[in-house]
Amino acid sequence: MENRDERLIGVVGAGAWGAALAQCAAQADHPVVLWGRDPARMAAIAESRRHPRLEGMRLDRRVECVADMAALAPAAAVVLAVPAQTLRPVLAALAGVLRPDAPAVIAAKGIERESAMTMPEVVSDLDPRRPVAVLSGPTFAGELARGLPAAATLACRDIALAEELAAVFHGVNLRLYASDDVTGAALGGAVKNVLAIAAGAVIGAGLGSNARAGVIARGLAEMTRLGEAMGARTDTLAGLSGLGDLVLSCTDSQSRNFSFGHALARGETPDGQLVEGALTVGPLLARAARHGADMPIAEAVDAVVNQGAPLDRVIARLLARPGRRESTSG
Ligand SMILES: NC(=O)C1=CN([C@@H]2O[C@H](COP(=O)(O)OP(=O)(O)OC[C@H]3O[C@@H](n4cnc5c(N)ncnc54)[C@H](OP(=O)(O)O)[C@@H]3O)[C@@H](O)[C@H]2O)C=CC1
Ligand SMILES: O=C(CO)COP(=O)(O)O
Repeated sequence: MENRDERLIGVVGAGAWGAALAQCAAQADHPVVLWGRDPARMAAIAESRRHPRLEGMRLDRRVECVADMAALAPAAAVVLAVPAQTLRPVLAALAGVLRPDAPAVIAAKGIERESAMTMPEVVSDLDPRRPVAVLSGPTFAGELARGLPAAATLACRDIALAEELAAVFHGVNLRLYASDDVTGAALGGAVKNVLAIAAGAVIGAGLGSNARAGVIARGLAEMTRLGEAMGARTDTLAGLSGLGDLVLSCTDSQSRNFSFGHALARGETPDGQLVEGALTVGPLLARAARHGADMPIAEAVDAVVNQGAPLDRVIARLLARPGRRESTSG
């Protein structure tokens, strides 16, 4: 970062997204420490400069691969790129390791199961004084790692810090837009994963593109309803981290959430990859209930994923809902 002593960026979580973001920061000429929990795997990545989930990427020499958290201690900012449900224990394990002034840049998308907290709320709950930012948007790690162009949101309540952090990852193929709406940026990514499961199920069940477009538009209405109740801004939800990511994940089988919904609808066994939406839908609905926000598509996903309800019955129930005026509030 330009006006700090050190430019070192820490990345916690060496899966597809952590490694792709480490590469972006390195290409923007930052030294990077990429931490993963498995020493043998980190040694293999360090040696080969290849990541098993990012075909075609040669890891920049400025990325140091480590399995010892102590190496993150001098980092000026730390990206949290572990699965959402593991963010709290991983951050707790970093207590006393990270610089207290190092902003946490959250790259995970989800809502915590036990607490129904968003990711920034989890970080602030554990570490109230740490500056919190969210990096979120329509960004498949594989495409970014191949050098294809993408745009996303970097949100932090302190807009000057948001701009400073955006510059860390902003490079030849990643364009980041600064925002001060942390709640909106975090919520968009969490909700879109749930809606992508619905879109995948719609396509898997052969219900067609009209139905999927209906899921996207009415899903955005659900996201906006809850977002407004939580203090997010509508323009954030209509932007890259909301609508942008929703469209991406509902229309491309690269999305694990979409593929999971697709497999469910076809009676196939999902491939075992991380499906954040399946883990988030329960706490999302708990949070929506707390804010009085109606989310019928998310409820349908919960019924199929968590309660074993038959898809055709859930869809029939959705379609039989009484007619209403088109608005996000109803
Ligand atoms: N992939 C993408 O395109 C994007 C992903 N994201 C978000 O980023 C987050 C991570 O996803 P992604 O990188 O794709 O997932 P991956 O499955 O590729 O990687 C997850 C990584 O987290 C590690 N991990 C899991 N549990 C723990 C734990 N308790 N402690 C430490 N490390 C752990 C895994 O290690 P191990 O292999 O040892 O299990 C693995 O390296 C998700 O919230 C996702 O929604 C956001 C934008 C784009
Ligand atoms: O968040 C993502 C793209 O923006 C990745 O989506 P999936 O987790 O559904 O693969």
